[in-house]
Amino acid sequence: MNIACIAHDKKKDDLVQFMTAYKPVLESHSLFATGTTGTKIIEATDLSVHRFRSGPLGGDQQIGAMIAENKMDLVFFFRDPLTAQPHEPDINALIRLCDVYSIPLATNMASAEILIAGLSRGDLEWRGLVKGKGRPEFNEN
Ligand SMILES: O=C(CO)COP(=O)(O)O
Repeated sequence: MNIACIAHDKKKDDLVQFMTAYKPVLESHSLFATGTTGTKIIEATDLSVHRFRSGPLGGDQQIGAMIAENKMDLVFFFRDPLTAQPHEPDINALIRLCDVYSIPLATNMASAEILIAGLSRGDLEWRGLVKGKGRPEFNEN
């Protein structure tokens, strides 16, 4: 599975803790992250992570583009709901695309725990059937 990992600054420690705890599950998947989040995950876990641009510099949009192209299967996005972000439109766009395309999205640790449990037991195998294909349900390729 292709998995996106993103965290706002005050949530980065939480995400790193999560990635560390579930490294045995995550290391058999392809991991993607926004720039700073990716650096912190790599430093703490030594997991292989493809890093996009930093969120405020377009990283959220790069991950959104993968969702639109049906190439992202799962998103962990540990949001900070108490701090204004300069790139709020990009954040909303990414979350919106998850909803447009029914991509599983966890925006906090508690939801992430549920999704990773589902990932471990194969609940997301259906993504393998549709990934990389067009979006016939949207009448487009
Ligand atoms: O701002 C972000 C997501 O909206 C995260 O970006 P960084 O991982 O580069 O800090």
